[in-house]
Amino acid sequence: MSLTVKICGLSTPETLDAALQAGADMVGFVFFPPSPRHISLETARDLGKQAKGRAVKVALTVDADDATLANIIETLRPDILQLHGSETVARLRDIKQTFGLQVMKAMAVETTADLAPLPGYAAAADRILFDARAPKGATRPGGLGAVFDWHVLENLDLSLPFMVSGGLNAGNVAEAVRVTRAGGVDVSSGVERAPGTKDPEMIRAFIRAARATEELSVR
Ligand SMILES: O=C(O)c1ccccc1NCC(=O)[C@H](O)[C@H](O)COP(=O)(O)O
Repeated sequence: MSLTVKICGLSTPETLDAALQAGADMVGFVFFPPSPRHISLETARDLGKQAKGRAVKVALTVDADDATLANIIETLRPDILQLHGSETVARLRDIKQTFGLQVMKAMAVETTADLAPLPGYAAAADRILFDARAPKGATRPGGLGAVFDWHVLENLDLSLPFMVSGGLNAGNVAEAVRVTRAGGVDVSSGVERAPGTKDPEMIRAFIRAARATEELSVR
């Protein structure tokens, strides 16, 4: 079974090219001003054209309003909206209906109690992304390179695709897939030299390591 590999937080033509050349299935772009990976709409337009038809484009937002989403959609032309804030199930449905795009809901995970809202989100989203819960006081809800206990996802019975993220890198991605049996993996910090600065060789190494796990994945 093939594993979906997403490289998130791309912000330059060179690193986007490295991800595309290495065979990333999804490329993610961050629209959250406090993030070191935040891109302007002008950059989004260029990177969106570069990625068109070569990988699934994912726009990451945090509790964005409709006007912000409309601008991002108009410029980047994403295939999927990744909702990484505290969007409710009702807001997910509203976004899907308004914009007609697939929605991936990120859920912050630390313990099994964090899975309580999963049935509601699973009924409304097209895909779930399980990410590490950000520590209190963090400047952003993700992209911190923090790992969560993957065993929380063991034996998960979900009828829609899910991905795992949070502190993944070329050295631990195989174990994350083995434990969670996720159908996809998502990385940002683990392919960076410094926050917001992607490294083409780390991108290639991550994708190679993820591809080597493909027989382990089930969803
Ligand atoms: O990347 C950010 O700065 C960011 C900002 C706000 C919300 C989410 C953010 N990142 C999430 C991701 O990039 C990925 O979906 C994933 O969580 C991977 O993060 P990392 O632990 O850095 O590999």
